[in-house]
Parts: sequence; structure tokens; C-alpha cells
Amino acid sequence: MTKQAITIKKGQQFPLTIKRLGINGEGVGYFKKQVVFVPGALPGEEVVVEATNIHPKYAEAKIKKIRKRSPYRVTPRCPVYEQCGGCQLQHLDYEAQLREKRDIVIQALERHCRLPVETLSIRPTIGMDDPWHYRNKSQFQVGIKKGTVIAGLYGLNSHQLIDISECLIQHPATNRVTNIVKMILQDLRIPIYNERTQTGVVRTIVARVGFHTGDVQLVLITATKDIPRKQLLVDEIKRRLPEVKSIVQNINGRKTSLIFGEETELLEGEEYIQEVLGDLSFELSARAFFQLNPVQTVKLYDEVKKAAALTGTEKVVDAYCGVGTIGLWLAKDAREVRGMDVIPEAIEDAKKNAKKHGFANTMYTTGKAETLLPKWVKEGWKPDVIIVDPPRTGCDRALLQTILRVQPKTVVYVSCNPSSLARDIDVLSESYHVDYIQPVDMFPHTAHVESVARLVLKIRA
Ligand SMILES: C[S@@+](CC[C@H](N)C(=O)[O-])C[C@H]1O[C@@H](n2cnc3c(N)ncnc32)[C@H](O)[C@@H]1O
Repeated sequence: MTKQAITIKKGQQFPLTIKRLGINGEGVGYFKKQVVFVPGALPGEEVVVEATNIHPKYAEAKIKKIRKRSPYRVTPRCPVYEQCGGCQLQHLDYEAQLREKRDIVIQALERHCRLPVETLSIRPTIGMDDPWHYRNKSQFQVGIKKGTVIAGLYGLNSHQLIDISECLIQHPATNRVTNIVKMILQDLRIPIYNERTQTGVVRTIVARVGFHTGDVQLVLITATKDIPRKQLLVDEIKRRLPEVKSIVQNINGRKTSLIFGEETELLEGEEYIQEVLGDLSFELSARAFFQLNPVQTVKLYDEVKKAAALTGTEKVVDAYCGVGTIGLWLAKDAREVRGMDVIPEAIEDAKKNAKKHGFANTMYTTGKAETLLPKWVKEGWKPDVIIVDPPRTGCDRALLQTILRVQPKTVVYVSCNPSSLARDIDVLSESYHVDYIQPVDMFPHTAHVESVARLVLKIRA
């Protein structure tokens, strides 16, 4: 980024050549050496823009005119793409999205890691054969527009609810369930929550489908425990949506952007729905975290398996394990797998999943990775391979220092944020050689990039 003060003024119009995509999928260009972010602009395009927001180190601008179009610009398929904040790259051809996502990883390494990027092997992004309808879960806010119940996402940079009846990245089952529940809420005149006045009942419709089983779980998030005409509502959902195997109410009475509240009640059917990944099946409860794109999750986990290159003799750590899916994917090729996560419910699910599949060589513990790994090492248990899959902020510094001290032969770093991946690789490169980085597209048409980095211990002379 530029070091000079921004002299661009709000409302100023100027021409710009777009050099690359930023981490949020916006076009990035330079006007008199000042960085300008332009949502919707693509690399190689020449545009005329108008500055909309001025920040200390950069400006934001909107497109007024495209003078030279990218050959990879396509017409977005979704009718509400321009208003909805859910996707950022539908206007870019899918193969070009995959190339740009690899480039986002390269840029992050250039910015946050001291290793010369040209010496690193950054592989082409693994994409989807059919990059639509891949999400297994939708979380649509509910509102009222001109007397009609609507459900969808808040608009880009606004708090206006966009009604979405067919989200093209959602599995059709979640769209169908949301649309019919909207109609039922309307027919039965169930009060809809109003955020401004903090009155009404139903806030959010959450629908999750097991891709393999077709079973759907519906969670109605409500502001109050009481739902008027609750039994009628449940009966109507059962009658009109036989695929819904689990109907759950979650109560969230607080004024918060968090979707789920603490209290959950089963209204009808099963507590869990089933999902299958490869040879493993999982029971998903309403609040359990589960990867959102099951098709790509199998490819991601297979990449982790390749990178770990287990021979059956290794002690493996699955750090930030969630419900234990990665560790279970590797367990039959390992001597022992130990996983940890800070969420106790996730660890309970991980234990249940391990038991169900008969993996006696696994151990799951609630706690912080940066606390548990040093504890295990102190007790004499030293891992040969460590998998980390941290949140967007990356690994805690103390965990990286423990890895550098303990020196497992391989570190497999699964990352949902190229910037924190690059920063952490910079630290680990003191003792580790970066064998390769494999980007995987978990969220087509959005700017998210997932990567698997394989790091191997340097041989000391
Ligand atoms: C990206 S998710 C990984 C989920 C899992 N590996 C999977 O593939 O489904 C990150 C996980 O890290 C957990 N977490 C966050 N901070 C942690 C910490 N300091 N130590 C251990 N786990 C942590 C979160 O609860 C979350 O489950």
C-alpha cells in the first residue's frame, strides 16, 4: 500500500487501470500512486471511477464506465447479484476465478512472508466441475415487505433485507424449504421479528441438507420462546415439507448480529440429520459446525491426506479439530490422532464420531491448541505430523513457537485466510521448507480462498 497521504476527494472521478483482485474480490488500481479499491472491476480493465469513501491509506470507488472490458467478464446469473452481499465474483468466468484465487494467495505471500514467492510452488486452484448449488446450509433473515413475508440476506453495505427465492449457490433443497416456510409463516400470520422495534417472533430460517441422504434440518430462530400457533406451524411444515426430518427452535432474544442463541428445543422429528463424507458418516445437530461445501470438503481432506503422507506409524495432531472430521479422515493411516478445539460441544461430537467409526487410536480434548500441545509434549508425547486448521486470524504465536521447538517432521496448514497463512509460514520457515501450497475453491463466486500448505522440516547440515 501507498505511504503517502490520500489526496483523492470524495466524489472525484478519474480513470483507473485495474491491476489485480483484492482479498475481498474488489478490483485494485493505483491513481497517482494511491491505492483504490473498486468493487465489481476486474484485472486488466480500464475504468472510470468515482471515489465513494476516503480512508487514511486508500480510497474506495465505484465504476462509472468500463472503457476496456476484461475478456473474462461474464453476465452474473443471479438476478439479485448487484444488491446481495453474498457473492463477489459472479461477474468473472469460473476458470478465471480459480486463477485469481491463486493470485490472491501469491499476493498475500508477497505482502506478509519474507520468502521469495518465485521460489514457492503454488499449485493451480482445485475447482468444482459444477460450481453452483454447492452450499448445504442457508441462514436467511426474515422480514416483511409490503405486507409479505420475505427471507434473504442483507444488501451490500446496507441493512436492507434482500428477498432471495432462488439462491444459486445454495442446494435446491434449502431454497425450497425456506420458500415454503415463508409461505407457511404468512398463511398462519406468525409474527415476524422487527429489529427496529424489537417486537415479533421469527428472526431467521436456517435450513441444512445432507447431500448424501437428502434429509433436511430446519431451525427457526425466534426472539421469544412462545410461538403463536406453534403446533399448527409444525403440522403444516410436516405436511408440506416431508423431507424435513428435524424441526428445531432456537431462541435468541438479544439485539445481536449472532444468529444462534443459547437455548435450543426440538419441536419435531430427529435431533440430528445424517451426512456422509467419503467412507464416514456424521450426525449433525442444529448448532454443530460442519463444512458448508461437502463436494469440495472431500477434495480438501484428500489434499490434507496427501500432504500428511502417513505410513501408519505416525503420531498426528489435529489442531483446531472442530467435530474431528480431518483427524478421522486420517485415523486409519496413523498410529494415533489427538485433536483439540475450544468448543466443548464440538469435542463431544468428535468423540461420538470417532467411537461410531471404531477409531480407538483417537483422543479428543477441549482446550486451546497453544496450551494443550506444550502440555502433551511436556508429558512425553511428541507428534510426528501436525495438522492445523485455525480460524481466520491464524495460529496463536505460542503454538507456532511450540511447533518450532518440537519439530514434527511435517506440518500441514489448512487455511481459510491467505494473509494469516502467509504470516504464519513466515514464522515457521525458520525450521520448515514450504514443499507446496495447494489452493482449493470451497466457495465458488465468492472471494474466499482455502489452501493446504505442506511444510517439511529442514534437514540441518
Ligand atoms: C476453521 S475451523 C476448523 C474446523 C475443522 N478442522 C473442520 O474441518 O471442520 C476452526 C476451529 O478452531 C477452533 N478454535 C478457535 N480457536 C482455537 C484455539 N485457540 N485452540 C483450539 N481450537 C480453536 C474453533 O472452535 C473452530 O472449530
